[in-house]
Amino acid sequence: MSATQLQLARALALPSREAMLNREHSVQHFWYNNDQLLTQAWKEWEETEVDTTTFTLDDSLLDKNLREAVNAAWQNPSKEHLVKSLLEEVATDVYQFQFFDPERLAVLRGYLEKVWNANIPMRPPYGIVLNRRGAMLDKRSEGYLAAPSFQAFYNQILNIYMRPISRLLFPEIMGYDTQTFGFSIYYDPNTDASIRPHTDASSVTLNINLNLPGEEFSGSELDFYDQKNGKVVQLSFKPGSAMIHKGSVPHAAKPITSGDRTNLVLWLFGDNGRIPAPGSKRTEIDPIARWTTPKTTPDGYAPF
Ligand SMILES: O=C(O)CCC(=O)C(=O)O
Ligand SMILES: [Fe+2]
Repeated sequence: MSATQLQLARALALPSREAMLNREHSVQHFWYNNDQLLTQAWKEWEETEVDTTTFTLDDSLLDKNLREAVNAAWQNPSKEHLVKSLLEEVATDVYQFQFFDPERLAVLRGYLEKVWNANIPMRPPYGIVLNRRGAMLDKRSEGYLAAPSFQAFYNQILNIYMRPISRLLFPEIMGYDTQTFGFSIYYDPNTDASIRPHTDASSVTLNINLNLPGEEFSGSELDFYDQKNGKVVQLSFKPGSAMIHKGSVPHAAKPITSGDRTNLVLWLFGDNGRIPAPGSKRTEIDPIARWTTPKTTPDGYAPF
């Protein structure tokens, strides 16, 4: 009997962490050459090892107020103020809001726990540092988490929630929001603890916390450097809470000193990685144009 794609994927020898940190060519080749195999393996894994009736990933996991306001705006864009009223501006071009229902987050975390334990090679994000327990989430990234129910959920979050919210807050990103990118990150004091100050190569970044109620941590605040007044605003995540910001706002994650923190980080940018020019004018756009999904096809460009 021939081996299944899932068995073959599980038998692959993952490149060493050192090779990944050194960005060796062999590492790129590994993910590129095995992209198809890994995609098939995730499909097979979900079909054979996940009871998708107990892990239904859909917008019932989201905060009810957010879900209702966003659905109302899709029905009738003149109701988009209902969405805006849920978003709190905490620094220039930085907003905070409740994304997931903390009580429902266990469904997603249970699913991700199975993902980590699936024993299928996963490509860790290497944006600024190599994050050990993270995963690449977008189809453009070889070695991404290709499990179909996760992919449907990921695309729903980006297309139904993130893009119109981004356009509502930052209208100048319209057109620089056709392409998607995403990864998960995990911090604990002993492995990956912090990220130094940087900007993202995105038009907009949505950063959502996945900690469950009671999964406490200390430290791990995000510092945002307000360009307008020179002040640093320090923010902390609560279970299921999110921050959305222009990619151009400098930020850093302070060291985590106890507990752990799991987040989803989602990016929008234009075709071939284009982002708005610095200081581009915030022109108003028609709400009807805002609540749409671009017809462009995904390009293959990946920032890392
Ligand atoms: O620690 C975080 O939640 C933010 C991470 C971040 O800024 C990044 O991955 O670019
Ligand atoms: Fe960042």
